[in-house]
Amino acid sequence: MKIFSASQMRMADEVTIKSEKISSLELMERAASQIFNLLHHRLQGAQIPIHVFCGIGNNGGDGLVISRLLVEHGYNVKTYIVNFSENRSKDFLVNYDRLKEIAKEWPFQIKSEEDFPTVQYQDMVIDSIFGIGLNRPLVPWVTQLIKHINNARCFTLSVDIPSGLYDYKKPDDAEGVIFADVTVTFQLPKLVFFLPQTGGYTKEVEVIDIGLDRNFLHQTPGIAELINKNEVVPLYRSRHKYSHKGTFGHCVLIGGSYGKIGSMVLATKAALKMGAGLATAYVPECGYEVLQTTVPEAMVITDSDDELEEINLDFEPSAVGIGMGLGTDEKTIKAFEEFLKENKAPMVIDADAINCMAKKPELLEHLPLQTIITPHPKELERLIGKWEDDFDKIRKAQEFSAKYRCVLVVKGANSLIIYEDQIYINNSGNPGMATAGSGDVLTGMLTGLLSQGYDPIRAAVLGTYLHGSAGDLIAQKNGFEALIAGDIVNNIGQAYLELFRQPQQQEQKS
Ligand SMILES: NC(=O)C1=CN([C@@H]2O[C@H](COP(=O)(O)OP(=O)(O)OC[C@H]3O[C@@H](n4cnc5c(N)ncnc54)[C@H](O)[C@@H]3O)[C@@H](O)[C@H]2O)[C@@H](O)CC1
Ligand SMILES: [K+]
Repeated sequence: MKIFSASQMRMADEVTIKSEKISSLELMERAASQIFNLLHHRLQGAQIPIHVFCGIGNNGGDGLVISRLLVEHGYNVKTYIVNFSENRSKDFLVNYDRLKEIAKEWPFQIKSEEDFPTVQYQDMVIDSIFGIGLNRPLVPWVTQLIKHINNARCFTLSVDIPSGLYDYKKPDDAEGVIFADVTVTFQLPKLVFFLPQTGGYTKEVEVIDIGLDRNFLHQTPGIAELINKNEVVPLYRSRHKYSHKGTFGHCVLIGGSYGKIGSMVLATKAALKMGAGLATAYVPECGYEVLQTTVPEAMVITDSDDELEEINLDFEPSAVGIGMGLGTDEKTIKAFEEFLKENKAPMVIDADAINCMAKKPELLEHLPLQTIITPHPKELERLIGKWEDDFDKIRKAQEFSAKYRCVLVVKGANSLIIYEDQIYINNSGNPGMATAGSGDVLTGMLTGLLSQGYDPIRAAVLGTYLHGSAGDLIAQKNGFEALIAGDIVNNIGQAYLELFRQPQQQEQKS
C-alpha cells in the first residue's frame, strides 16, 4: 500500500474534487460520515459522554461533521472549538453553522487554560484538533490542552493523525501529542505511524477508503510503500517442475569466531530453509564440528584459526552473506577487504562486516551493485552518522544508498528497506523478535533468496517480510518472550505457506 506525503494527499483531494465534480464540502462529509459510521456501529447508541475537540481547519471540519451526526443520532455529545487561530477554513465555517442549526448546545470555545473542560476516564474523546496541516509549533495553551486530554486516559479516537504530529519531523514536545487508542486515517496510511519516534502515539490505525481518485492514487509514486502480504505475494517466484539444486544456486555464509559460531549455524540453516540449492559455511577452524553436526545439509570450509584471517573460496558462489559473529580484528578486516576486491556475487553484509566498513569506509567502494546491508540502529549510525529524528535518518540513509548504490535494510519494529529514493516499510514482525540471533537469521534468509536469483530489492523486501511473518507465527503460539531465533528458522516453511493461505470463508447458506 502506498504512503503519500501531506501535499500529495492534498493533491489527491483536489484531483478528486475536479474529476468527480463534487465540492470539498461534500468530500469532507463523505470522509467524516465514514468515521461516524464506524463509531455508531461500535457504540450502538450508548450514552457515554463524547467530547469532540475541533481545530479550525479541515481536520476541525471533520470533527464538526462527526459531532453533527452524533447529535442527530441521539448521542451524548459536547463539542469544543480549539481557537488557536482566526483563520478558519471555509468548510469548517459551513459545518460550524450546520452544527449550530441542529444542536441544543452551541460548540464551546476554548481560548485558554481557563476554558479546559473536565474529561473523565469513562468518557470518550474525538481528536480533531490538527490533521496533516500542522506546520509550526503549537501555542503553549494548546499543548497544555493536549496534555490535559491525555491525562484523562479515556478512549481517544484521532481523526486522520494524532494532533500534534507533523508529517515530516518529530514533534516539538514529545508529551504535546495526543495518545490515541485508534487513529482513523483517510485513504492511505501515513509515514509517521511506522517510525519508532512517532508510531507509539496510536495503538491502532484504521485506514478508510474515502473514494479519492483511483487514477491519481495509482499513477502517483508515493513517498513509501507499506509491505503487507498483498505486496509480497507478487514477488514470490514459483518453482519449475524440472528445476534442480543447481537452479537455486550455491551460496556461502562467511563469519563466526570463537564463542560466536551459533550465529553461523542460524544463518546457514536459514539460507537453506529459504530455498538455496547448496550452502557452504566459511568459518574458523573452531566452528567445523559444530556446523557439520547442527547443519548436516551444508558444506563447511574452515580457516586455520579462531578468527577468520583469509577468505579463499574454490568455487564461484551465487550469493554471499557475510558478517555474523565475524569480529573486527585487523586481520579479519584485511581478509574482508581482499575478499571484497575479488568478489562479484550479490552480497548481504551484516553485523561485524558492517563494523569493518565503518572502521574502514574505503571498503564501501568495492561493493557489488545493490549489495544488501542490514544494520541495526547502532550499526546504521556508524555508517551514516547521527540523525536529528527518524525523518532525518531516512534522508541520510537514502543519500548513503544513492552514494554506494546499496540496499539498506534498517532493522527495527518496522524494518525499512531503502534503495536510493525508494522506501519500503515492512509491516510483519513483533517485539518478541528483538532477541539474540534474529539478525543472523535475516541475513541467512536474504542470502538464500539472492542465491535463487531474486534481485536484491525483491530479496530484501520479501525476505524481511517472511522473517517477520515467521516470527508472527511463533508469537501466535508461544507469545513474545519465549521466541528465540532458532524458532524463526524453523517457521520459514510455514511463513512461505502463509503467503498463499486464504482467509477462512463463511459457509454460504443455499
Ligand atoms: N486530504 C484529504 O483527502 C481530506 C482531508 N480532510 C481533512 O483535512 C485535514 C487537513 O486540513 P488542513 O489542511 O485544513 O489542516 P489542519 O486541519 O490539519 O490544520 C489547520 C490549519 O492550522 C494551521 N496551522 C498549522 N499549524 C499550526 C499551529 N501550530 N498553530 C496554529 N495554526 C496552525 C494550518 O495552516 C492549517 O491550515 C486532514 O488531516 C483531514 O482531516 C478531510 O476533510 C477530507 C479529505
Ligand atoms: K487529529
